[in-house]
Amino acid sequence: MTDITPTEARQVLERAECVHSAEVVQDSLDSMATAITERMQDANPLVISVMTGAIVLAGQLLPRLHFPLQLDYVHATRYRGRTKGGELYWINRPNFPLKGRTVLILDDILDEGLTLEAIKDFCLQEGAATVYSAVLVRKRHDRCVDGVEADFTGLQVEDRYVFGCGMDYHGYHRNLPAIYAVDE
Ligand SMILES: O=P(O)(O)OC[C@H]1O[C@H](OP(=O)(O)OP(=O)(O)O)[C@H](O)[C@@H]1O
Ligand code: HPA
Repeated sequence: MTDITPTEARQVLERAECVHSAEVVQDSLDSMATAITERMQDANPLVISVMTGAIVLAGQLLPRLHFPLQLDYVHATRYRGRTKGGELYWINRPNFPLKGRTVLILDDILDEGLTLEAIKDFCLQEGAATVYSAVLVRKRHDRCVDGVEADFTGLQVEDRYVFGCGMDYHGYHRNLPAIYAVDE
């Protein structure tokens, strides 16, 4: 999982570009919360956080949602601490029954879309009535799976590897409050 040292992690951060400050991230969370509330406040949603990356989004977005909801998580990864994605590897599926539920999937980033597509398909197969998704970051490029889009998006980033706010660089830097980009 982690194949770089803490010193290398610091060096990567030193040469990275901050593409969205902590203040901008916080403002985007406020806007997402407003949009989600307008759409979902009467839907009794089951929120499903996609671990590990969504942990920061979930922790910062959910306290901004002032309506009844329930929280669950899935653990699925296709980057596995690397900067190139592969097959989706499921570690944990949801604990709540999904039949008839309105689901809101939370993830840190929508990049090539395979993760969101697979988790959304899984929820529908399990009988979810409606599946919404919210991502903190949408990466702009033309490699995304056709038809995959988040219903709620916080921020856009260019086609560069990004980290911070839940997103990792070789397992590091999920804890940074701003979003950084590196060219590789
Ligand atoms: O749109 P995609 O190209 O499928 O990529 C997006 C997914 O990649 C990251 O997860 P990752 O597999 O790195 O696991 P992590 O959540 O543990 O970081 C991120 O958290 C998303 O779930
Ligand atoms: N950064 C971190 N995690 C990711 C990315 C990224 O750019 N793309 C998909 N998962």
